[in-house]
Amino acid sequence: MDDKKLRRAGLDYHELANVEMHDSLDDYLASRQPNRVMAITTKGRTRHTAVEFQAGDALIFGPESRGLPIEFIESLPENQRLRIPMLKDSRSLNLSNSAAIMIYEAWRQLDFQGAEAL
Ligand SMILES: C[S@@+](CC[C@H](N)C(=O)[O-])C[C@H]1O[C@@H](n2cnc3c(N)ncnc32)[C@H](O)[C@@H]1O
Repeated sequence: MDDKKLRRAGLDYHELANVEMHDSLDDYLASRQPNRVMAITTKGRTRHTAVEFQAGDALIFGPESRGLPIEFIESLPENQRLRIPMLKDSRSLNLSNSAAIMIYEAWRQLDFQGAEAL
């Protein structure tokens, strides 16, 4: 996180992000105790727009290389395993695009709380 290249890629917006580091997913869940946990996964069968997001929900993404651990995905009910629709033969989107799509959908449902007035 201190890498110069990473900081440069964040441009001026780096300062606006509230970044926390946790040793593991379990540590994160134990210390933050989110309202509800949503696995964002290509293995989901619930469309990402089919859920009513609530403030305090946690959206959990997997790493580019291997996705989320299957045990974690299967520990959640079907309606908390969310998949973003893709074209038929696509295997997955990249992580940053998935994060942008999910965060915008959740924020849209919460009426863009905290955004500039339009
Ligand atoms: C490059 S993908 C990982 C690929 C891995 N083979 C898989 O299928 O999960 C990185 C992360 O982006 C998210 N992701 C990518 N495409 C997605 C989709 N269509 N629906 C939901 N999440 C997706 C997931 O969180 C995934 O773990």
